[in-house]
Amino acid sequence: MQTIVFAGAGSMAEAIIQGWVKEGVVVPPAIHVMNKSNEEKLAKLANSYGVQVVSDRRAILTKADCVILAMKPKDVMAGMNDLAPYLREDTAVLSVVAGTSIETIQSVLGNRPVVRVMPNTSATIGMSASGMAFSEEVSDELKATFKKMLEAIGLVIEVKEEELHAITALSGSGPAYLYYLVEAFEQAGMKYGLEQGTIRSLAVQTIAGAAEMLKQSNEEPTELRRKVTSPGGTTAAGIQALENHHFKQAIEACIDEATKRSIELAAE
Ligand SMILES: NC(=O)C1=CN([C@@H]2O[C@H](COP(=O)(O)OP(=O)(O)OC[C@H]3O[C@@H](n4cnc5c(N)ncnc54)[C@H](O)[C@@H]3O)[C@@H](O)[C@H]2O)C=CC1
Ligand SMILES: O=C(O)[C@@H]1CCC=N1
Repeated sequence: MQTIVFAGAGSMAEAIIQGWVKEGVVVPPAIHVMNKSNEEKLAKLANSYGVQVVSDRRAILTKADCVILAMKPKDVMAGMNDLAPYLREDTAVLSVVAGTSIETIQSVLGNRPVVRVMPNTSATIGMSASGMAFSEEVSDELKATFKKMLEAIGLVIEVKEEELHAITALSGSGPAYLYYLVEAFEQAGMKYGLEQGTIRSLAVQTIAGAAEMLKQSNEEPTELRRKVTSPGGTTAAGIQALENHHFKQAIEACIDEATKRSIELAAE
């Protein structure tokens, strides 16, 4: 693609740009960024990655091959209304906005090719876990292009659009739950006199090691857990405490509430 315009250049846009530039999937001169406010952020993106700051919206938007919606859900309707007059019929839209449906996007921007993607902030280091869903206007060739662009920021799985609500809850928000887990490990470990830095290093390596075991061993999580759990040992005592505190129900409630919020955002 020759001309890609980010409408909204915040944390998610930066994570994607960083992944693309590092992997060489999209060259910096092809990437144009604009914001409602925050000129400073635009200058930072231009300095760090060599992307172009949009000064003449009409000139850039009328030649855009793809516009990326990367503003907050509350700003997306106004944002799309600003873009609508300038887009060509064949300009594709890629949206990372949580909740906003393909139908809503097409109701404002017309029946053009739309891909909805739910990445996560690990895109910054090429480790996103992203779900993506296409509108029927997206050709096989364009699908392949988008897939390649999204693989540059991590794993990508094509799903049905309605599944994106639960995916937003699981992997879109997912990094935050794991950071919260590390916060909880630190809080609990410090009670026993351990240094916060020591706990951080051990917790991070434990999570990374367990993730790699899940990837590399081909074993079920239940089996991997069994191998850690000696009868009458420490792990059994810890897992029992998690069960007593309804760990699985807490996780279920977390995913339920986040999914519900994604559905609400779609309706707002
Ligand atoms: N942060 C995350 O972990 C993830 C975020 N998302 C989605 O990505 C989207 C962006 O999130 P963040 O990057 O975290 O937000 P952010 O607040 O960092 O950036 C949004 C940017 O959009 C700009 N903006 C607002 N209205 C605009 C308009 N009309 N035209 C052009 N620019 C406009 C703002 O000035 C701001 O710089 C959200 O819709 C969110 O649902 C998706 C997956 C993960
Ligand atoms: O919290 C949010 O609404 C966004 C969507 C997924 C991650 N952050």
